Amino acid sequence: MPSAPQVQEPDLRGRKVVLHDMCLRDGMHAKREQIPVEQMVKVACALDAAGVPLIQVTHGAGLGGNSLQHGFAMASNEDYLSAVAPQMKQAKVSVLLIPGLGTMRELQSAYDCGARAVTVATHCTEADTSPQHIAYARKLGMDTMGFLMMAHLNDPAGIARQGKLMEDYGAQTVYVTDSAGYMLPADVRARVGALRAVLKPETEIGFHGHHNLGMGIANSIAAIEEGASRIDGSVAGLGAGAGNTPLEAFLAVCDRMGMVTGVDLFKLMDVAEDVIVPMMDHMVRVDRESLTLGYAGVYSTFLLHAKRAAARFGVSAREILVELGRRKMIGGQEDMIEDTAMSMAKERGLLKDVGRKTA
Ligand SMILES: C[C@H](O)CC(=O)C(=O)O
Ligand SMILES: [Mn+2]
Repeated sequence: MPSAPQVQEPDLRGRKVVLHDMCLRDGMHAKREQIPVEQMVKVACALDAAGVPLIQVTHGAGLGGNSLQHGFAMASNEDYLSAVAPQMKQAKVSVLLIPGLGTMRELQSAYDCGARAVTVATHCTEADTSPQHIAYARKLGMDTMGFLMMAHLNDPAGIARQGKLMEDYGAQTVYVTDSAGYMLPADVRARVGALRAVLKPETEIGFHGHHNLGMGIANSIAAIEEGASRIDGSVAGLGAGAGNTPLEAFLAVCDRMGMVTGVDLFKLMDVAEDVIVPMMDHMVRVDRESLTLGYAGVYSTFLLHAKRAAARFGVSAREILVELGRRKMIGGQEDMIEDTAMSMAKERGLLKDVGRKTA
């Protein structure tokens, strides 16, 4: 009898992977920016003690994020950073900066408060908004990461061109960012592979996943197979939508596959269970709405905005999200969520008096 074909598992033994935790930045979205300074310090110290090498600490929308559009955190970015950074024994603290929202002055100030790494984030077709911020970060000597958000909205060749621009500006790592948790492993492979083919060998590639389709871990492994060496995730998945790639589960997979992270699995499991889960306002998981984000390709940060708009206008969050996906709304268009919900309610005759009220 012919024997079953042998499937060759990719051998990632010995591969070094840098884990970058997002609980205290992407997790801010899930907490509506309401994490007290003391809790930030507690979480960061626990991650540091577990050996996580890179920990992001910022408002969910990054430097300059405190605003009506993105919500106000309980403390300024400077207060968070200057409380956390001096407590770190081995971890480096990173910040997020979206050019246009965050300024170079804010980057300097984050550096002065102890941040030593920065993720400079642009929409996946707008890398050309980032040269000054990337150059400034390099001048400060920061570990500088370019981050192409909503990467499913650009094809692999486009991502490669955009990533190359970020590398030319000085980025030392370029990320494929699955902001919507929409990608499947083949999508990730194609984009990371296209980047690897054009970037210098010394430029690292990162992958930032959202777990909306439950693909965070599989997608991160696909990214590593294609040459990524930095993986974002958050312990217990605390992040926007269904959360980021759950870091402790991802670490268990890395350990099983023989990859080298320097992070202690059992300690990280304990951080998830004893520190992060108790601080969640809602269970961050794949549910009807977060799954819709992944299915329809919607920016994960829109989840809580859509839920609020649903309560206000009487249209379900799922329908609002599907419509936002159809309109290809991107980060920065948060004000359009209410607008979309209102038009949908109006079309359905749920808002008969809107014209009179606004006249
Ligand atoms: C500002 C966003 O939350 C950045 C991010 O984490 C993503 O696009 O995903
Ligand atoms: Mn994210």
